[in-house]
Amino acid sequence: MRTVTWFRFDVDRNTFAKVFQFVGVYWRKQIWHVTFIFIATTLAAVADVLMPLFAGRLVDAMSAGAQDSSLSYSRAISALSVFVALAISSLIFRQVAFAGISLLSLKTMTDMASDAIYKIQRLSTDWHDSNFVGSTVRKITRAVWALDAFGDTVLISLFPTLVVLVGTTLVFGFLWPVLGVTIALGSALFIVLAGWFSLAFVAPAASLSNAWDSKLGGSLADTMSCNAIVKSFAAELREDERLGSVLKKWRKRTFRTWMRVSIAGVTQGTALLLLKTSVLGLALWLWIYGQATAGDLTFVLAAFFLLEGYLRQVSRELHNLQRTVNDMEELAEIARKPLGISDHRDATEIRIANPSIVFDRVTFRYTSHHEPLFHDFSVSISSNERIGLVGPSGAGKTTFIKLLQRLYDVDGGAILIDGQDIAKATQASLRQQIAIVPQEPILFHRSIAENIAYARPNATMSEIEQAARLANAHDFIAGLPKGYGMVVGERGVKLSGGERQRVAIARAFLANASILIMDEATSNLDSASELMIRTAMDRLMVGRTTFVIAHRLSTVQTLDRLLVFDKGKIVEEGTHQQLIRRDLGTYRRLFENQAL
Ligand SMILES: Nc1ncnc2c1ncn2[C@@H]1O[C@H](COP(=O)(O)OP(=O)(O)OP(=O)(O)O)[C@@H](O)[C@H]1O
Repeated sequence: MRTVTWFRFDVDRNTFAKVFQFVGVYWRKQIWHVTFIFIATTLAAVADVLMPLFAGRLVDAMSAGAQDSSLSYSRAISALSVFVALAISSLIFRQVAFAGISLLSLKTMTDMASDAIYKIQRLSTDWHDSNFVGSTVRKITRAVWALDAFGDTVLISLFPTLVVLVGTTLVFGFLWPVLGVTIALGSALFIVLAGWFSLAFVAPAASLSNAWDSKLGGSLADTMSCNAIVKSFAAELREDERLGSVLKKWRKRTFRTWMRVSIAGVTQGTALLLLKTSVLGLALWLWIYGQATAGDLTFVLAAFFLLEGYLRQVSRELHNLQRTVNDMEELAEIARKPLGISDHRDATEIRIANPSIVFDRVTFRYTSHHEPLFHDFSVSISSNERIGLVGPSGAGKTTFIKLLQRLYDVDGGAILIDGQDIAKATQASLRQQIAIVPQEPILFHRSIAENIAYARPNATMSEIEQAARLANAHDFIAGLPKGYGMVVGERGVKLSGGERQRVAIARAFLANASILIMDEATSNLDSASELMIRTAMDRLMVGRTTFVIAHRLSTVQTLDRLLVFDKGKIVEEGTHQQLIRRDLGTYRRLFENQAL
């Protein structure tokens, strides 16, 4: 049976607290700005509250005109002058507040965007592995624009409404207590009703539709970034259907939210009508029994219409507030996330004279796994040794390298480089000592020169060229239409696989790090490219402690030592020649399988 979820008022009060706290951080930094806007909006609202009073006086002066025309004229003129002065002041203060809020919004929006980028870049590899790029981009942009709307809602809508409400109630209460009490109670009830509808009725539904909106962004980015694969499998239709099903769910959730908004609107409109009828009825009753003049009636009408305008706005603004809070909640959640890997409080820069490496009884488990991949894992690597990491898929070779880079913290034991525990070193200093040529080099959508210089941004053009020559990349770069200035396309798609790899090798040359990691750099290439890459790699390895992860065992035969991994353990080690002679050895089996 289908579950009806229309009346599940499970609002998460924490969401509001979390988001207000989140925004508070940015507003506190601009406290003078915020105070200035508060003052300007208060003054504009006070002017609004006083205007109906003088409209009433104008009518009274005019109706008394028949008896004493000269006195009435001067009273009417002065009431009109004050009325116009108040109207102009309200306009000016409101404009001043608008200018203030524009500046405040732009400042806080840029701060929030920079903080988000800062945080997300530093979140753990695990977090990045589990989150879609597209969704994250949606979360940031949605939250940044929501902050703008949040400022408008709170500072120039809800706050002035409160001032008008209190002001009008006080003025009414002073003149006719019964009207003052009716307005105060009626408005308070209305605000509670509007608040409840927005926060408890609409907000949970909006939260869910936003989650689907983020999923939609993630699915779109996933499909687009894998477009080459989609094409190669002629899977456009399949992807259309997949996106279609996400869109369907998004549409369903969003429709539910919009319907709730509409129900809330109708109920609040009815409540406002009831309040209006009571106030106007009371005013008429006061007039019938001679308790109020025609001017008083004008005042009541004008003041109530003013208040009604603001109250109508309250329900709309509370809805906006709920929407902006929902739009910011996902980013607020990210902001509260602890960094996966953070520098130790007393972390120092790692200094490496002899890049020897020791894994000392290391235990490590991926959080999504029950069992640790490495348990009491130990190995020592001498300075400048060239190590080949081999073994079946999923054996733990890449994880071994990730631990060395400290992309994950170990659960037990320690990893030492030149005798220093990497957990106590700053991450930046550690990673500067490790150059990587990845399996599938990813390049930025920037020029080739910028991509090579990524390892050392202040490198001169001749240093960049020298690195490219060492990487056997200079000739192909020089032959490109714009040479080193050519922009390589998203992730480097405008270059071939072999060219991308040589750019990555040039980048590693420029990094001049004492530890080098090469992840299967020669797979899937033609023999000419492979030869160029292999000679460049041999050059790059000189004088560095090197790890080569290779499945193609032909690439690791000349290395000093091979570590054979299986299920998170080193099951064999030695040179190619030593390992190949072991009967029934894992390496020999792998080698024979490949030779076949
Ligand atoms: N981010 C991750 N989260 C959870 N488990 C992971 C993650 N990365 C790898 N694993 C798991 O850890 C194990 C070792 O993976 P790893 O990538 O280190 O193997 P590998 O030897 O490099 O394999 P390959 O040669 O296929 O690249 C595998 O079971 C893999 O599924």
